[in-house]
Amino acid sequence: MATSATAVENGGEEVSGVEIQLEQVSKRYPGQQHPAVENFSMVVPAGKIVIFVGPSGCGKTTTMRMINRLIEPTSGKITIGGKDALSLNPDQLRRTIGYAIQQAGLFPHFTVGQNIAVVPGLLGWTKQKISSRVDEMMDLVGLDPAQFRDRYPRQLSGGQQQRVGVARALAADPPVLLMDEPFGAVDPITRGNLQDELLRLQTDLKKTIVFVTHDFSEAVKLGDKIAVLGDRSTILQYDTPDAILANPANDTVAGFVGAGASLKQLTLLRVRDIDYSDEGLITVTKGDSPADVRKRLTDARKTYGLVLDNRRRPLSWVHVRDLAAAGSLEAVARPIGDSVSTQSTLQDALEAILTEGGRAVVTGPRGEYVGGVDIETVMDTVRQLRAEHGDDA
Ligand SMILES: Nc1ncnc2c1ncn2[C@@H]1O[C@H](COP(=O)(O)OP(=O)(O)OP(=O)(O)O)[C@@H](O)[C@H]1O
Repeated sequence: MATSATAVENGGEEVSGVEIQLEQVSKRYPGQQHPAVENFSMVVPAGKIVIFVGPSGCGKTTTMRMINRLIEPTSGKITIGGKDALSLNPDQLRRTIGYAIQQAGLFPHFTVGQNIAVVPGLLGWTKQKISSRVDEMMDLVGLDPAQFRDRYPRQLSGGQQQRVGVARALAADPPVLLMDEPFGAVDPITRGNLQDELLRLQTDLKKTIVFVTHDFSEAVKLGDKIAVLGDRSTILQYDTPDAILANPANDTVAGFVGAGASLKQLTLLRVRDIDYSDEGLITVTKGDSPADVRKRLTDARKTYGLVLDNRRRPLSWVHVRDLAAAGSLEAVARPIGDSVSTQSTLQDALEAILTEGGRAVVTGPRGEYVGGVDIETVMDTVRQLRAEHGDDA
């Protein structure tokens, strides 16, 4: 088993992940009448994120843990990158598979740096190599090494602990990552941020990731493929999020997908996929005189103008009514409640539009103003999705 990432070619694309195959894998816990997992067969493609989703107790965690042999299968075959996982030394196997769990599972008496260094240490890396790797991993997950390296897990927020958990799982550059509800214990906003970061990381890393969740929206957002599991880890459907939303294989899957499949599809689409050019929005610059801005808005029959700074980043709104007596734009500025970037999902955009009351500002990679999305554009997209998929949810 390789101890560092194994670059493989997959359809012309460089990926560091490797394929995982499970063949007729079963687990029968001692003293249990029925197996927890029965004849589970699946190919997890190299460099992709596969999500296991299903009701509590259906066998998701047991199935996942058999891949790194934290749970030993009763029967069946597992290969990782073509190698027979069950004939390898389990400790060595686990050093090549990153593992991140709910509540991060950090060692409480180790600092952040020491937690991230665990597997590189076991692999016998030099101190210097480990130290620079720890910094690199902390940067990768958005934690400043100078500030956080020597803290203990209890001195971190839940979201920061999850970031350290992901950094630790990635530290030895394993081709495979197993993630068991890694973002389950944090608030919804932090959760959304962590999901975005995982997707950003995966664009570069292209690991093979198996991810367990209860949350179907999370599965849709993160998965290249989703496996909807039933009792004893039976695969009810294994397909792309798009295909499952459009055509649930049976009533059980349909129940799990839930109502409003077209709304869930909003998490599949990004703002960059729709027209955000928004010609109708009037933009003005910070130092402009209130009288000029008022004239421009009146001429254009608009009530609101968007104030940008000198680098075209959105600062605030101004209302035409406030401008007549204003000494400066700043004096009558109204804050921007929420905005989105071209990377944001349409679901994020919908939330921002509702916060802003009709339209949300869109920013580009450097935070610069690039346009806006309004409720009509999102509604049109939902209508289009419904028409395409015959979804009346
Ligand atoms: N050590 C064990 N001994 C006996 N039975 C177990 C053991 N661990 C799990 N089980 C049983 O195996 C089944 C599958 O459990 P598993 O934890 O894999 O499900 P899960 O889908 O991950 O559940 P959850 O979403 O609630 O975490 C359950 O019925 C559980 O009670």
